[in-house]
Amino acid sequence: MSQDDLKLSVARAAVNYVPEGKIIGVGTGSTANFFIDELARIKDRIAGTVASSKATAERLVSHGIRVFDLNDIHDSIPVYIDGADEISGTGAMIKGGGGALTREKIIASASDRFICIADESKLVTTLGKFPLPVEVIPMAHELIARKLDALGGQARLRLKDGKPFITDNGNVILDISGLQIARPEELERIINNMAGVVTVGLFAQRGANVCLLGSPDGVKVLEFDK
Ligand SMILES: O=C(CO)[C@H](O)[C@H](O)COP(=O)(O)O
Repeated sequence: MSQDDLKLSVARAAVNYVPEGKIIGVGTGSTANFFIDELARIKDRIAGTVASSKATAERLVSHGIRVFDLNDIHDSIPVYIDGADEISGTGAMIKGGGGALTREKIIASASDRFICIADESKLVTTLGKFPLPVEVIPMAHELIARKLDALGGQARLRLKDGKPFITDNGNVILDISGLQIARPEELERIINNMAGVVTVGLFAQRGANVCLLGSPDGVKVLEFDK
């Protein structure tokens, strides 16, 4: 079974978590893209979506699925469905490999439940092998990189085609490698408190409620106490 087969299997399983007649939050990345394609099959059963990136909004619209601005939604969102770069046994995650971490965290915070969809390679004992993304205001990236290095990692400015990668919000990303994240909630607070940081891609204070994990033996359902 290929990794794409596993992603497709969890995307299909996630459709069962979509409530009828509601607006749902939709994540970003290759696994989320499989989910969007599956969601298209049941689009008449939902009221619409809120997208965590411009790319996701474009894909949803290309399927004829309605996309709302978060500012126009006044109720809580019942579910947010998204992938992860790593997920721990307690539901804490590293996200932002696709650069959409800030909008992902905003929509996750507006949602009652976070359903993580991932292939089994994403499940780890300790977060940190995947470089931790941090979205930063451009004028502060050198300053923040020094502060992040002092935490014991090595922060590198994310590049695309030889130039700084620019997020949907007009900011840059530092990827921190070499971290072993023993206390994700504490590290999330420390990094979020640095002036110039927009968001750290640690989702620990608001982690996943459920993880649908794709494996060759089928989709495993991990539930986390929240
Ligand atoms: O956080 C994300 C994007 O910002 C993605 O959820 C994460 O990178 C996983 O992506 P994929 O499903 O392609 O492995």
